Amino acid sequence: MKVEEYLNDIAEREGTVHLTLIDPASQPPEVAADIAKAAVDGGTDAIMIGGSTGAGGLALDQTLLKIKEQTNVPTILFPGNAGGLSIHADAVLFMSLLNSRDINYVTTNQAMGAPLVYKYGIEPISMAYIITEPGGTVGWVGDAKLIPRNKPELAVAYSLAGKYMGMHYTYLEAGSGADQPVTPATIGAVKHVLGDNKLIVGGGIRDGMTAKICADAGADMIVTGTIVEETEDVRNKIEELVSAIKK
Ligand SMILES: CC(C)=CCC/C(C)=C/CC/C(C)=C/CC/C(C)=C/COP(=O)(O)OP(=O)(O)O
Ligand SMILES: O=P(O)(O)OC[C@@H](O)CO
Ligand SMILES: [Mg+2]
Repeated sequence: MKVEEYLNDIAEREGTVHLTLIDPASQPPEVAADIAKAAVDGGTDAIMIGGSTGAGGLALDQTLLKIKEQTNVPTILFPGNAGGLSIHADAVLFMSLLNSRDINYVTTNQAMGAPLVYKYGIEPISMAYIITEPGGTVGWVGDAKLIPRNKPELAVAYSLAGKYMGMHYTYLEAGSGADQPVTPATIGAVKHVLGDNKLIVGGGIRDGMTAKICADAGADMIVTGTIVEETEDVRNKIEELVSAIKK
């Protein structure tokens, strides 16, 4: 089964998908694999691998290989640029940062990376990537014209544009480690216009209650990264997040 179908199927059957983001620059491959295994034991549905700085090359390949030794869920690349691709991944969120001022993040990294995606046989999942305040590192690196937290209509405008350009997924990002996630009003307004297109929400989600608020507002998939890096008991934290968002 394709990864996109696998995710969509879980969203339909269980209400919400949980994705664990691992930054290959944050720990050695063996530690990343231990985190991934604990996350899978806790009920996460797939592992995303990426980071906005220093997340390519050998460390990326080795992190993927170790994760695949320890787990059996799909591995999905979340690349900060064309260097964030690896032959060892199952799929890639093939995204355009729609509200970037920098053409490199709108189409150039995509063009530089596309021949590798083709050659390696990685499944591309087309995605509109939209960054809201506060935006964090990724907002700075991607030179995003951040959507104000209290302007859902701007997030709606970009999301609709992505949908009309044929993108299957939309990712509303507040930035890794954000003090607060995307607002429920923005999530709800975007999901309303997306209809059946899947909505991913991430950035600043650290507990079950917050994850549930995002899921209830309309998120089909919830991403958590920082909290997984920070917590002592990964399995227990993932169980908390997963049980809060699944029906
Ligand atoms: C499709 C291809 C080949 C490339 C896409 C290139 C684009 C559009 C990138 C968007 C901008 C960007 C830098 C995205 C990175 C997303 C990501 C992996 C975020 C993870 O969190 P971090 O921002 O790395 O958090 P820290 O840096 O704080 O750890
Ligand atoms: O690290 P956190 O805050 O969980 O954010 C995850 C993801 O949205 C970052 O791209
Ligand atoms: Mg990171």
